[in-house]
Amino acid sequence: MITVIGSLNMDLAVKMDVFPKQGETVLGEQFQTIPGGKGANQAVAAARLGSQVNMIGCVGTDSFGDTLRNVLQQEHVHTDTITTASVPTGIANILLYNDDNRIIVVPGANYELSPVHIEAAKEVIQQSQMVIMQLEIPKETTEYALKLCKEANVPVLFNPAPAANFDMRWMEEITYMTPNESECLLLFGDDFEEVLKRYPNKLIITLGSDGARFFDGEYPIHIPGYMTKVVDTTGAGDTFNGALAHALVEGQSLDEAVYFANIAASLSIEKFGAQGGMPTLGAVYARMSGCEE
Ligand SMILES: Nc1ncnc2c1ncn2[C@@H]1O[C@H](COP(=O)(O)OP(=O)(O)OP(=O)(O)O)[C@@H](O)[C@H]1O
Ligand SMILES: [K+]
Repeated sequence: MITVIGSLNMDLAVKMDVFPKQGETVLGEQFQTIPGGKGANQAVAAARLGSQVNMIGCVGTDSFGDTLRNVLQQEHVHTDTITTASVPTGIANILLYNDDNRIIVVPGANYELSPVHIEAAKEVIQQSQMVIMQLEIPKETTEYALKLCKEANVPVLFNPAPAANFDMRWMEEITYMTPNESECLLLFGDDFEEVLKRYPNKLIITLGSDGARFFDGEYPIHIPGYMTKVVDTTGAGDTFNGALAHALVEGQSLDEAVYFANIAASLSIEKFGAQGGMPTLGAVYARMSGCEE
């Protein structure tokens, strides 16, 4: 079983032709509500591949909270350890204008997830084969969860996004760390060769269409991405992380697991939305074996 400790958001996307000036009202073209949050996305990614997944998070008492919980249940993610707080559910307000986007995130209930909730879910964590975390919940909660995982000897896959919330002291407690290039730059500087060597078989840098790289203790390893037609890259990183956890828990080596995660992420970018394009296990194997329909 995989446990994800992280955020659940409702994305509110407005597409517009005219961007309003201060004090102005304009008509938008399109409005969509899309379930998201890095935590929920990574949980869905792993569950769609067939992993048993447990989500630890917090939503509000509003209808967005109910919807997010239901969506996860439909994806067969266990939601018993999702708590409810009397503040609004986290949202991301996405303004799409001229092929560009402006995003406002209001963490809401995600910032109410506290060490008390992690302690209450202790048994679930102890029974997990891997715990996945990101940085969209309070720092003290992340710290407490890392401590529990260490005590219980549960491996942690840490996706340091948004990177500014990362604390370097956590490196020791993390088993696998998956920054993208800009997160890696922010956290470790621009000498990727050096930093990969410093964290062999632990630091995996994702490189967009280029795939991912790590250092295996002896050699630098680069696993190229799978070239495909991009429709929407939203959720590529989340799919990569959920798939990597799934493959590692299944007992794959790190090389194999990164290859598997690249394939899964390549399928996700062929469809719109973060969760919308996340593949099933069958779809990943079909692509690996060259037997796609
Ligand atoms: N254009 C692409 N073609 C093929 N694979 C891609 C492409 N973009 C992303 N991927 C896959 O997704 C993984 C994660 O992408 P990236 O390194 O851009 O992380 P990210 O910035 O967290 O992604 P995002 O924020 O778009 O979800 C890559 O390692 C790769 O496997
Ligand atoms: K997508």
